[in-house]
Amino acid sequence: MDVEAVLSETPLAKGVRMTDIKRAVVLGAGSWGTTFAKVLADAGREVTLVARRVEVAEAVTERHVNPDYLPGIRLPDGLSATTDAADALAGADLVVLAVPSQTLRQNLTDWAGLLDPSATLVSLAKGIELGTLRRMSEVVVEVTGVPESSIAVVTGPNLAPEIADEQPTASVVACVDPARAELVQHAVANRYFRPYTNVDVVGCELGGAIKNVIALAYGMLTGLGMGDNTKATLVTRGLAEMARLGEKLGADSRTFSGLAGLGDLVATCASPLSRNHIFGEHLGRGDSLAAAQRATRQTAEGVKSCRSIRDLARRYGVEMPITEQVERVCHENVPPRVAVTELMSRDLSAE
Ligand SMILES: NC(=O)c1ccc[n+]([C@@H]2O[C@H](COP(=O)([O-])OP(=O)(O)OC[C@H]3O[C@@H](n4cnc5c(N)ncnc54)[C@H](O)[C@@H]3O)[C@@H](O)[C@H]2O)c1
Ligand SMILES: O=P(O)(O)OC[C@H](O)CO
Repeated sequence: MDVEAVLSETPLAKGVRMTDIKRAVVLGAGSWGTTFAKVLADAGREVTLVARRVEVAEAVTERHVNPDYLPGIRLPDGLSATTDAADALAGADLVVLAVPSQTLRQNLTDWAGLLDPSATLVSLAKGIELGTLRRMSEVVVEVTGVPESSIAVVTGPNLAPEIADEQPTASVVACVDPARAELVQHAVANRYFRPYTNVDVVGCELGGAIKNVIALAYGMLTGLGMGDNTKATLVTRGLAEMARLGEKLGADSRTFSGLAGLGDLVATCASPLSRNHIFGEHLGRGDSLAAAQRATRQTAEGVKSCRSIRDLARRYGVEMPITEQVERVCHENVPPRVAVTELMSRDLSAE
């Protein structure tokens, strides 16, 4: 079956046409940015990837590889990379933000003046900003001044190495404007990447950020040698606290049983590829934060977001006991085994 032909014949919401997406730019050539650029290229889009380092840009354009982030993966011939964001962004109508949550504000401050005001912005980052406690799409609105309806969030069970290897997965494109969500959905869909739309941006962003914290805890349990009952308890109670905060902040509770909630939570917790899982496993084995950082190398968002999510929960009076304990392990030198004991000693309650 010719997936491209099928997709181009699929009717879109009123007012949205496939021809609306001509050129895509992905800002950030790390693990997910490079993979997402491949997804777009394999969906038939013209894509430029923007890297910080010249050697990364050259490797992508000339040798079709990004060995630091995606070893063993051959990138599409048509995918080119540059370090010149201004040149890449000229005339781009789909701009994908693929940098870590805690640097997004600074990165965007540099790029904001280069964006076409009519461009669709796509946020890939899964975190909550320290200090401001903003979700990523809120940071984008604040820095660029674009309306919420121009920003889509892509999230779900999306471990980059598996997608780069073209293993089938689904994802969610969330935007308050359903037509914009459909536009992005059709721009990224390909034979191995199946996006669903959602208008619950709050729930999708919170799901993506909170699952990283629970995956850190899951990694800790692995490092401590704990078994499947303990892990299932963690995932289930982790989902409960994710939904509790989400509902308080106005999310649709159904989001948390979908791809952006349970789907991503299960994938990230269980996967030995997850940077959050790996990081937590090192802490569980007794390594220091610095040693876990060295072993993980790439961004493990939960390490910082555990604090911002804890603060958000406290601000809204929502109980998030697992998040509280992950923050104490990561930043207050509490041993993971002590954190488990404290969780097990809480007052008994109804489910
Ligand atoms: N890797 C995945 O499987 C995956 C999947 C879904 C979502 N995400 C999310 O996407 C976002 C990006 O993740 P990633 O996996 O590409 O991360 P990464 O660590 O692999 O790469 C980060 C990229 O951001 C760039 N960058 C720009 N400014 C930076 C700065 N000031 N500090 C550090 N890096 C800077 C780096 O050069 C690098 O290209 C994260 O929020 C992550 O949670 C990742
Ligand atoms: O490798 P992680 O832990 O950042 O997780 C990657 C993705 O968010 C999984 O969906």
